[in-house]
Amino acid sequence: MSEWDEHGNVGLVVGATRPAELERVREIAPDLPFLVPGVGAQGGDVEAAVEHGRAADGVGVVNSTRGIIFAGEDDENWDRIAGEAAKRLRDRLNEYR
Ligand SMILES: O=c1ccn([C@@H]2O[C@H](COP(=O)(O)O)[C@@H](O)[C@H]2O)c(=O)[nH]1
Repeated sequence: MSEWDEHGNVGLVVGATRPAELERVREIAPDLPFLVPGVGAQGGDVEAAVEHGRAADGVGVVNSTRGIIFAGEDDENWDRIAGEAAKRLRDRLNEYR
């Protein structure tokens, strides 16, 4: 798969909701950067996102959208609650680094 990256501008979106497939794609493409969604509202595997989401150089991006932006949906302190949700996810991700 890495031979597709002849210009050094290829990355893959690989969800954390199917950790076995995420691991397999990482085996196939050890050097490509991954964007790994699915660790928030979709209940994906945070440990797999960290373990297999990072390329050989240690770089990877894990995304959560609804789990953060809607965390305080009906609360006047929605901004603080969203920030707390982001920090909780950060801390969970860091448990596996
Ligand atoms: O395989 C994929 C590809 C794209 N997505 C997108 O990522 C975000 C995830 O949002 P959450 O609210 O954290 O679930 C969303 O825009 C999806 O369309 C994906 O989830 N899986």
